[in-house]
Formats: sequence, structure tokens, C-alpha cells
Amino acid sequence: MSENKLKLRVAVLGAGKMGGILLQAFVKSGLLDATDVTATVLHESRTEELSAKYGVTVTTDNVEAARNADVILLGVKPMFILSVVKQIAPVLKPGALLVSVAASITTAAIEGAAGGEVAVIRAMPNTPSQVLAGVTALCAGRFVQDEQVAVAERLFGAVGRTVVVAERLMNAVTGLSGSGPAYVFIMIEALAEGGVNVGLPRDVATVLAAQTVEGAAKMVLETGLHPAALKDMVTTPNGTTVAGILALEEGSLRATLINAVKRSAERAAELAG
Ligand SMILES: NC(=O)C1=CN([C@@H]2O[C@H](COP(=O)(O)OP(=O)(O)OC[C@H]3O[C@@H](n4cnc5c(N)ncnc54)[C@H](OP(=O)(O)O)[C@@H]3O)[C@@H](O)[C@H]2O)C=CC1
Ligand SMILES: O=C(O)[C@@H]1CCC=N1
Repeated sequence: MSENKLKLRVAVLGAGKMGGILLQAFVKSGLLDATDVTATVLHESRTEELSAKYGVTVTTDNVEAARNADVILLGVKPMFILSVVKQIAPVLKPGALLVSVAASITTAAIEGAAGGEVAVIRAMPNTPSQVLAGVTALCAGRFVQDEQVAVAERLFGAVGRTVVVAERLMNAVTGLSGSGPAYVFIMIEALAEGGVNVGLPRDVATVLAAQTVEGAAKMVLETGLHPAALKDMVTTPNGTTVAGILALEEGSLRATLINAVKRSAERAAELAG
């Protein structure tokens, strides 16, 4: 594993839900040593508990955390990101790479806040990174070298899949895979509820629902077949599945999911201000 390590110092500024998941996953995947990672949060009262939880130093001092870092992962909410970048700009090492996971905020806005020719990569990861099954879209700002894109691909590649997209597509990515785990959790919860409704114990129903979602997703990714072709393989003429599909169509599941992605992407565009 050690030959696969990334020997870089990483500061995670804003180790909340997404930042915390990523830093733990980078260490869990073996890519980073915990000793090479520092993290910050806003509230001093949380630092001790989070240091113990994450196994890395956690403080409230963004400037000290950023000072020696090769990669600075910005995990604060979109509305705070530019003020954090302005705060750390004076201490950035030459060649330091800023990686923002904030929805909506452009690389140009972050470059502007940094006040110079700073390398900025915008990333949109998702929470399944916690179990190394995430997917992250990346796009590079104007001052990013190819090797820095490769570093970001190694970081996020260690916790799932990566895709590189044009920056104008990042809000669309946010609407699909950034927010998407929440939609799927709701679907799993609802499928399990359906199982309970027809007599299954809840724990069994939840395992059946979650494993069915994982298995179906794997078939799409591993066979390369169109999802509709895989759906047809399940659907026996005059059988049970087509009866269930009729209920889905009556409930407009497709239109509802299409709308969910659209509304989330629109909200990402709105948050950019
Ligand atoms: N949650 C998700 O699934 C995803 C989130 N994102 C992006 O990740 C970012 C964070 O979202 P999320 O993790 O959900 O939110 P959280 O509120 O869980 O995390 C934000 C963290 O930032 C910390 N923070 C706030 N201000 C500062 C500051 N000035 N300096 C240092 N740390 C600070 C907070 O500290 P404290 O804990 O003390 O309050 C908190 O830990 C957002 O920009 C979001 O768009 C991207 C992809 C997916
Ligand atoms: O809800 C949000 O704004 C963040 C961005 C993508 C997922 N969570």
C-alpha cells in the first residue's frame, strides 16, 4: 500500500459532513497518512471530539492549517468559502493546490478571492465516498497544471470514481450525483416500507431494498447495457414486475426524479448568487 501513498500535506478547512467523510476516507483508503492531514472547523468546542473521531489534528485555525499544506481542501458552505480563501491567501505556499467541494462557487470566484495565479480545482463529490463508493466530478481553474489535476484524481479516485467535466456542467453534476444519494436513500426507505407493508420484518426489508439498489447499480456499471434493457430482463410478460411498473408510472416516478435533478441544479445556480 505504501508505494500508492500520496506524500502530500493536506489541510481540510471545514471538516463537517462532507469534509470529514473525505478526510477519513482518504486515510482509510491508504492514500494519505493521518499525520499528513490537518483539519479545521468553526467551533472550538468541536475540535477535541472531531480529533478523536477523525484521528487527525483538528483546530479552528485556518491560517496555521493552510500554511504548510500542499493541498487545501475547502469544505465550508458555499457562503463562507470566499472569506476563508481571503483569510488563507497570504500564507499559501507557492504551488499550493486549492480544491473546493462547495456547490455553486466557481473557480474564477475562488481565484479572485485568492488574489493571484492560484491553482483551483472545483470538485463535486458525494457522501458514498465514506464507503469508498463515491463519485466525484472535477474541473480545473485557469492556473492548474496537469499534474495537479492528476493529484485531485488520485485523491478522489481513492474514494470512488472520478470524471472530469467542463465547469459549466458542475451545477448539473450537483443536481444528479452530489444530491443524488439523498434521493436514493429516500427510495430505499420507501422500498423497505413497501416490504413492511406486505409483511416483511423491517430489518430484512431494508437489507433487501439496499442490496437490490446496489446490485442494480452494479449491473448498469458492469454490463454497460442500457438500463431499459436490464429492466426488460426482469419483466416477465403478464408477470409481477410489470404490475409494479404500472404503479411507478401512475406515481410519475420518472418525471419526479427528472424534476428532482433539475430543481437541485437550479438551486446550485441560484446559490452562486
Ligand atoms: N453534504 C454533502 O453531501 C455534500 C456537500 N458538499 C459541499 O460541502 C460543503 C460543506 O457541506 P456539509 O459538509 O454538508 O456542511 P457542514 O455544515 O456539515 O460542514 C461545514 C463545516 O465547515 C465548518 N466551518 C464553517 N465556517 C468555517 C470557517 N470559517 N473555518 C473553518 N471551518 C468552518 C463548520 O464547522 P463547525 O462544525 O464548527 O460548525 C463545519 O464543520 C458545502 O460547500 C457543500 O456544498 C459537496 C458535495 C456533497
Ligand atoms: O445540499 C447541498 O447543498 C450539498 C451539495 C450537494 C449535496 N449536498
